[in-house]
Amino acid sequence: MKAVHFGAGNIGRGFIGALLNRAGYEVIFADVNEAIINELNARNEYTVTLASEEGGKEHITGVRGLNSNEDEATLIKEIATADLITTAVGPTILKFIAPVLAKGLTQRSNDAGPVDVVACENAIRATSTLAEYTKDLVSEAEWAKVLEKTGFADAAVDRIVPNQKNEDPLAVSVEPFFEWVVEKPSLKGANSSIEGVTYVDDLIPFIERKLFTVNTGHALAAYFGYQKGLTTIKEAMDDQEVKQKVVDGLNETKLVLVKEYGFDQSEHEAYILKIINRFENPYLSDDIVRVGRGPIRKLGFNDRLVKPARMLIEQGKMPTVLIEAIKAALHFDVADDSESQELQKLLKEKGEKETLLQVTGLEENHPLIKALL
Ligand SMILES: NC(=O)c1ccc[n+]([C@@H]2O[C@H](COP(=O)([O-])OP(=O)(O)OC[C@H]3O[C@@H](n4cnc5c(N)ncnc54)[C@H](O)[C@@H]3O)[C@@H](O)[C@H]2O)c1
Ligand SMILES: O=P(O)(O)OC[C@@H](O)[C@@H](O)[C@H](O)[C@H](O)CO
Repeated sequence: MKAVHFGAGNIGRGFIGALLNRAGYEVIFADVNEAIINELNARNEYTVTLASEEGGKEHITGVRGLNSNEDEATLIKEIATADLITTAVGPTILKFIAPVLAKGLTQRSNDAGPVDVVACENAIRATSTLAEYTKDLVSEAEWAKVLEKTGFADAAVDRIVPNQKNEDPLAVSVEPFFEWVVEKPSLKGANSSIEGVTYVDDLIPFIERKLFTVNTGHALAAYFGYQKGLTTIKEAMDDQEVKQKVVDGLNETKLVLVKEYGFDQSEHEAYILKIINRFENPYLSDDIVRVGRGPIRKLGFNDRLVKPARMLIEQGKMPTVLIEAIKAALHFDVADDSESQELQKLLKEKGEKETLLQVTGLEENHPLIKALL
């Protein structure tokens, strides 16, 4: 079994590539980062270290890399013969990988077996989004042929992998916890029994539970921590005011998740506690600037702050912490985060109201906009 994985970054090397390698797949990383690709091809291996008291290392061997900018022809051939294609590049990058994916999928020979595409991004139905981008690049007849043998399965992935500060550019330190949930009915290839993957019939409850608990909680810690001039998520969680806001905010999203999807309340409370513990992991140093990155994406209509706030309002309850967090996110101003710079420019040029309307996609008379203003 051969897997082509787009994105040899934190989650690509630290989770998806490592899990597939352990499950017996030949893993080929495709990335635009030349230094990482060269290093992968020079060594064909790297080490994953578990950030915990016990530590523990996993040696990933037999992997290789492809520069997706410079070696497109080879990448197309690998996609055309792959059994599984995964991504962990960021939701805003999916449109840039769609062209090579379209070429690879349309060049699969009639004898090639089925293949599955699984986007492992923090967004609701990211694989379906990638499928739409890909569909737009081919003819109707080509797309019908692609769909005969290609499964596009949505997924949720959970493992905290901070930006790496190791001397070894391939080494990656990860938290011990991991969860990869894949929507099984959409698979067409032989990828429905990968060890370590949880298969479900309907992904939506799982991706929303993950996004609106792990990622909402993370965003609260990051944006409130940033307001206080803190640097890491651990520092933010050590600040009792910030921690209390994270807890209160997750109690707001709990109301939404329990009502909408029927999760058991006490099981959900245990899930929240476990996540808070994960944020407090003393063996992990995760920068607030990483967790808060891309504030325009994070303020989107269906993302971790605005969607649960909207859903709570639909239940007749006004959120308080989520509203404070949306305001804090607006002022996340980090020099090397291009979205945060774009957001600050928007705020200066258009003011708070127009900026909020633009980035959240909410109507002017939405109660959330009124409350925010
Ligand atoms: N790090 C985490 O804790 C974590 C956990 C769960 C999910 N995720 C999700 O995984 C995705 C990746 O996050 P990350 O933390 O690994 O980011 P990252 O920046 O470490 O990795 C992204 C990689 O994608 C590569 N890339 C960018 N454009 C590309 C292109 N056109 N073609 C191929 N590769 C390209 C980058 O060079 C980089 O190596 C995001 O959607 C994120 O939300 C991250
Ligand atoms: O990757 P983002 O930018 O969507 O969100 C930042 C973090 O919350 C995220 O990467 C978490 O570490 C991860 O989702 C944990 O599973």
